[in-house]
Parts: sequence; structure tokens; C-alpha cells
Amino acid sequence: MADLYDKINELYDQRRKAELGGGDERIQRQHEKGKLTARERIDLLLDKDTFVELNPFTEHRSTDFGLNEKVYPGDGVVTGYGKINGRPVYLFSQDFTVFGGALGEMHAKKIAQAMDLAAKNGAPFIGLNDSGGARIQEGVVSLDGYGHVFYRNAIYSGVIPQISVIMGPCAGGAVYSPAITDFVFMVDKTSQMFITGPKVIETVTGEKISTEDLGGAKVHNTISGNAHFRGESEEEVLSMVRRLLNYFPPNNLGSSKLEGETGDDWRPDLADIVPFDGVRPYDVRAVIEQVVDHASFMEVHREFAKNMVVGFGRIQGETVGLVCNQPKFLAGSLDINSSDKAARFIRFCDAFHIPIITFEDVTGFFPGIKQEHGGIIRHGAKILYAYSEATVPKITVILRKAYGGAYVAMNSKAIGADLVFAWPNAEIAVMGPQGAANIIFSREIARSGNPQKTRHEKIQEYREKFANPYIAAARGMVDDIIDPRETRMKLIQSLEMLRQKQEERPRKKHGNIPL
Ligand SMILES: CC(=O)SCCNC(=O)CCNC(=O)[C@H](O)C(C)(C)COP(=O)(O)OP(=O)(O)OC[C@H]1O[C@@H](n2cnc3c(N)ncnc32)[C@H](O)[C@@H]1OP(=O)(O)O
Repeated sequence: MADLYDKINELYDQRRKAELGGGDERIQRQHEKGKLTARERIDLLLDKDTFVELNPFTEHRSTDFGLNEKVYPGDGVVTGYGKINGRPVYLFSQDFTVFGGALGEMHAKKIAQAMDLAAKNGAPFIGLNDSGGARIQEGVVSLDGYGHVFYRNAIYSGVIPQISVIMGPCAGGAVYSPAITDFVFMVDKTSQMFITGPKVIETVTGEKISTEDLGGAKVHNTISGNAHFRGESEEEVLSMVRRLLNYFPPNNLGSSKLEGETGDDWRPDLADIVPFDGVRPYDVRAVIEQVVDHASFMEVHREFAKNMVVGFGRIQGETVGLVCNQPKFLAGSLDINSSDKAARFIRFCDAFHIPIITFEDVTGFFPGIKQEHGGIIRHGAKILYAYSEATVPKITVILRKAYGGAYVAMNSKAIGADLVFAWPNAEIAVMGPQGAANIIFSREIARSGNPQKTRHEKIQEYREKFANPYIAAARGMVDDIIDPRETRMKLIQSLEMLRQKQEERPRKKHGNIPL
């Protein structure tokens, strides 16, 4: 007669069966492609021995197309919770060895259940995606399953941080879950995202393209902007996810402060980074590195819209979001992609109480027919909207140029900056002296006996009058003009003084950001 120990042994047998997914042969195939299994990935992502699995015995209940003979406990996805750097997270990891990780009714139900638990418990949610998309044999119920996941991605947006890691194919409707989440990671060469694959594209439009060129990690990190990070291997990507999570509070009610660097906050090197000559480029990341705690800067969207640098850093242990013009590319001007990039980042910071520091050196919005016809008006408006809407501490440091509408957009006092500092070489004006002189003194220059000399004089006149920070400071648009070397010190003081900041907005259901 069977006793309890037989039942316990049977339980372990069942667990082992669930852990085997689609079986040894398919696991081997997964490894041959240079990919890890769903469970190996979880082991790498989480702190050692912290994973607790949920619903390992879930099965699909479909019978069409022979599915009644193909039943795998767990139904192609591993879900559960564990810890990263000692803090709880919830996750799913799709098992490509079972129906190619394809999502069916019960598979989706497991994901949705884990998401609900993450939201109720205020913990970040991470999706490890490796899937052939909707499980074709299950038909419309698998589409419905996606709907349940997308809905949760949307309603929990701004409640808990959500991260997607693409570790294989992610095609068709499947891409819309990652697209709604806050940050998307991809693995070079082994991950792809697209709505319709190369074959469909060729049939419909006649265009020929490889899977990798259509939706590989490089394409989405550099061209489309759909992904924020990429790594050479799964191991590298998972360690990047662990690092990123360190910056976040667990939810929209928490805060994220670690032990930070204190001590010598006078940074002499800051005086030498930004060239005095306004047209000479430099790398704004050198300024960031000097201001934040040592080696604490983690850039987001590093390869996309390089004229804007955004990312997380720490100042005395407190997480800050950095939004910075990058004079090394397009003279740091704002264009469609950099506006989208900055606006989305600002909104993430605001949703999770992360103070925003803006380093400004901007010549204006990037001119051109492509930009105008591409909707720079609507896209540029997103930055204005996102900064205005944000109620977290917002501090701007004008490093050099702050021209035109871009000056207003880059967290100016008028759109809600709490504190604006300018370095003594800052130029805050409607436009650069050259352009300004050519417009307002065009007649004098044309009538002059020596137009070149007159133009030069007029440019100098405009520069002396407006290309400095003192007029803006006199009108209260700049709170103080500071020695560049004391920038970190000023930011530490400012963050401390703004820590209890409370700012109310008019009551409304929600605003309508120009999308
Ligand atoms: C709303 C939507 O999501 S629409 C999109 C629907 N999905 C698709 O059109 C993609 C269909 N799948 C594919 O194109 C390919 O399987 C790829 C590109 C994902 C992967 O290709 P490969 O790495 O060569 O793997 P392969 O094709 O052998 O698939 C592995 C297994 O997953 C199964 N599979 C893959 N995708 C699906 C799917 N969508 N539904 C059910 N089973 C699937 C395959 O039948 C195969 O099963 P097997 O191990 O029993 O033979």
C-alpha cells in the first residue's frame, strides 16, 4: 500500500518532469544555439537559492491539432519570485523547449498571475522572453492571453518597475508586452523583435532582409530605439539587469538610497571639461562622471539618439536621473528621437520619485525638412510636457549654451525647475549671436560700407549684451551662477533641501501627452 513517502517521491518525480520542459534533446538544441534554458537564466539573474516557483504543474487544456498528446507541466513558462541584491522581484521565463515558448491560454494565465502578485506586493517585474509568439494550435485563446498580459503591463506601469529581456525570438503581438515595459534588454545575435518577419515582409512589400537586420539587438538599440540595452551574451545582459534594478525603488511608494560617497565634493577637473569656445564639442559624460558618485553612472539608451544622454547615477548614495544634451553629436541639438528618449526617461523618473538633474548645453531644435515633416513639433513637445508634469525634484545646470525654444524645453524655471544653476560661461539667449545679428541688424549690415566688419561688430554687440548668464539671473530664471568646480556640492545641497518636496497638480483623470 502506498504511504506518504511514496506520494512525496511521486511529487519529486513530477517536479523533475516539469523541470525538464520539452526534454533533453530540445535542451541540447537550445544550448547549440548559444542560448540558456529558462531555468538556467533564472539562476543567473537571481541571488543564489532565492527562487521560489509558482504553478509548476499548470497544463494547457487544448485538444486541437494533437495538443492533447503534448502536455508539459508548467506549460512552457517558469514563473515565480526571488531576490536581486537582496530585494524581492517577480518574474517569468519562457521555455523555448516547450512549443518554442509559444504563449497559450494557461501560459498567459501564469504570467498574469505573477504580475498581479508583483503589483500587489510592490515588487519589480521582469520578463525573460524567448517565444515563437501566440500558440498557433490554441487559436484565439492565445491572443486573449496576450491581451491579459498587455493590460497588466499598462495598468501596472508607473506602479512597479517592469523590465523585459529578449533572449530569443519575440514576434508578432508578443512584442507589445516589452514595448509597454520600462526598459528592454536584448542579447546580440540571439534575440529578435519584429511585428512581421522577413517572409511576410517579402510577400507584402517585396523587400528582402535577414531576421537579424530586421529586428536584431543592434537594430533596436541603434535605429528603432525599441531596446535600451544590449549585451554580447545572456550572462552579460542578466548582470546588466541586476545592476539596473539597484537604482530603482521597488515601487512608486518606495525610495532607493544606498550608502554613498561623502567627503571631497570640490571637483577641480570640472573647470577643464567644457571648452570655452562655444562651437567646440566635448563629451557630456565626462561632466556626469565628475558629479556623480564614483563609477555610479549607468547610461540608458546609449546607442540611440546620441545627441541626448540619459541614465541613472548616485549622488551620496541617492539615485538621480540625468538628462543631458550631448554636444559631441549634432551639437547637442534636440531632434525627434532625442525628444522621445528624454521624455520617456523623465516620466519613468517622475513615476518612481527619482530626482532629475539636467545638464544643458543646447543649440536649439535640429533644423530640416525631415525633422519638420517627421513631426518634431509633436515630439519636441513631449519633453516640455514631461518636465512640466514631473513633480520630483528638478535641478538644471546650464553648462554652456541654452538657446531658443530648446532652452525653455530643457527644464527651464518657467516649466517647473526647482533650481537652475549656470556656469559663468553660460549663454542664455533666443539664439546664437551670429544668427541673431544677421536677423536684427540685416539692414545695417547691408547698408554698411564694410558689411563684414559691421557684421562682426554687431555679433560682438549681441554677444556682450545677451550671451551670458547674468540677464537670466537678474530676472530670476537662473537661481545662481556657480563655479563649475562646486557643481557636485551644489547638487548635494539642492537634493537635500528638496527631499521633502510636495507639489500638487490640478485634479484630473490624466493628461494627454502628445504621443
Ligand atoms: C499574435 C502573434 O504572436 S502572431 C505570431 C505567431 N508566431 C509566428 O508566426 C512564429 C512562428 N514560429 C517561427 O517562425 C519559428 O518557430 C521561430 C522563428 C519562432 C523559431 O524558429 P526555430 O528556432 O527554427 O525553432 P522551430 O521552428 O523548430 O520551433 C521550435 C518548436 O516550437 C514550435 N513553435 C514555434 N512557434 C510556435 C507557435 N507560435 N505556436 C506553436 N508552436 C510553435 C515549433 O513547432 C517547434 O516545435 P517542436 O519542438 O515540437 O518541433
